[in-house]
Amino acid sequence: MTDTNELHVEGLTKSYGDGDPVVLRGLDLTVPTGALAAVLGPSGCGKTTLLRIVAGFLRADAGTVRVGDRVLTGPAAGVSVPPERRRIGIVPQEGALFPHLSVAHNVTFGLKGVDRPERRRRAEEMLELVGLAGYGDRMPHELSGGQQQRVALARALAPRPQLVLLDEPFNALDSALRAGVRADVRTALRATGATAVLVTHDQQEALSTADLVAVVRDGRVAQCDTPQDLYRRPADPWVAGFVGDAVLLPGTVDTDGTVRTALGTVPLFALPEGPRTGMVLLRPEQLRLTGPTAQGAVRGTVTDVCFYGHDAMVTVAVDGHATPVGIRVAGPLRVRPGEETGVRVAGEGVLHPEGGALERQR
Ligand SMILES: Nc1ncnc2c1ncn2[C@@H]1O[C@H](COP(=O)(O)OP(=O)(O)OP(=O)(O)O)[C@@H](O)[C@H]1O
Repeated sequence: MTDTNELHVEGLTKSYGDGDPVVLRGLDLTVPTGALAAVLGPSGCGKTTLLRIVAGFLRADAGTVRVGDRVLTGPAAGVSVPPERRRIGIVPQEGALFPHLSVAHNVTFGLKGVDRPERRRRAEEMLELVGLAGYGDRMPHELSGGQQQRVALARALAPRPQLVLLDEPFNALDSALRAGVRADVRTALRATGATAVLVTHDQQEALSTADLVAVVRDGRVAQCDTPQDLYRRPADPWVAGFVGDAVLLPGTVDTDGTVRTALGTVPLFALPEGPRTGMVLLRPEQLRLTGPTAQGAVRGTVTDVCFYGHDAMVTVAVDGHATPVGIRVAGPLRVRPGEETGVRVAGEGVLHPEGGALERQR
């Protein structure tokens, strides 16, 4: 026996009915004990279906769900632990607090066989954990949206679950509130040591909140990695574009291991095995604007400037490349549409070999 809260999902398959499309197609996912994994994917890719199967609300057609040593679903068709015995806490999209119960009673609602003093103690402990110490006697309608989501987390954590599932829990919050609630939720989860899975379609949320991000495409995990590795070394051009702005350029590898592109010669993060041509991925923050005739730069014309406050995206039509490239510029903007400019690459590119899009380069 090992005492872990590792979530292990293997070969999960699900279709909602005969003749319906297959939603999950042998999905594999492992989340180590205490880690927060974001499940990220486009609408309809199967995120909620995965969450509902792990929670026990929905039966899989095939596959296994295990937390630590406990098999919760499969592999034999008959194995399906009911939701209330899975030791899983759930934070839904909008808190779904019981409106007629105080905050403290909401928090302790799921505690079974626990006496009154212990319930009170646990409510205080959980509310302190989510930054709401002293709020136990309030009613849900006396709380802001962000506070309600914190109570929902406290309620999910109160029975000391092995695993916490968060289903787009920040959706209803306005953007000013989101970052703070996200950070507090992450801190509270870390303090308990529970393993957690956060379902989201928001790339920024996944990258900024999770220890691991699993990108789901067509019912499978296309890539599961740390946020940095996912962003810097995506498995294929689709993942690259899904998790951030991508500059993709056809390239040919030279004998010295660099790659020739429309933006000049670019060093590679890793040398590919197999094909010597493919698409080179760069991020807009790896490109620099220079004077039109600067050494080592290619010439282009600014076609658009989009100012975001903390930075700006400058779009440049580069000679010899059909699609304009995006360049992220921090600091004061000195260019306007129509102006001539130079573009230079800083840092390494990642080559996605032709025909081998899903191969990793490490
Ligand atoms: N109860 C159901 N009966 C039939 N089809 C369903 C049912 N629930 C979901 N689906 C279908 O399964 C697919 C995956 O749905 P799911 O809700 O898991 O996706 P999702 O990734 O969570 O999407 P979103 O980000 O939009 O919430 C969709 O095509 C959806 O229409």
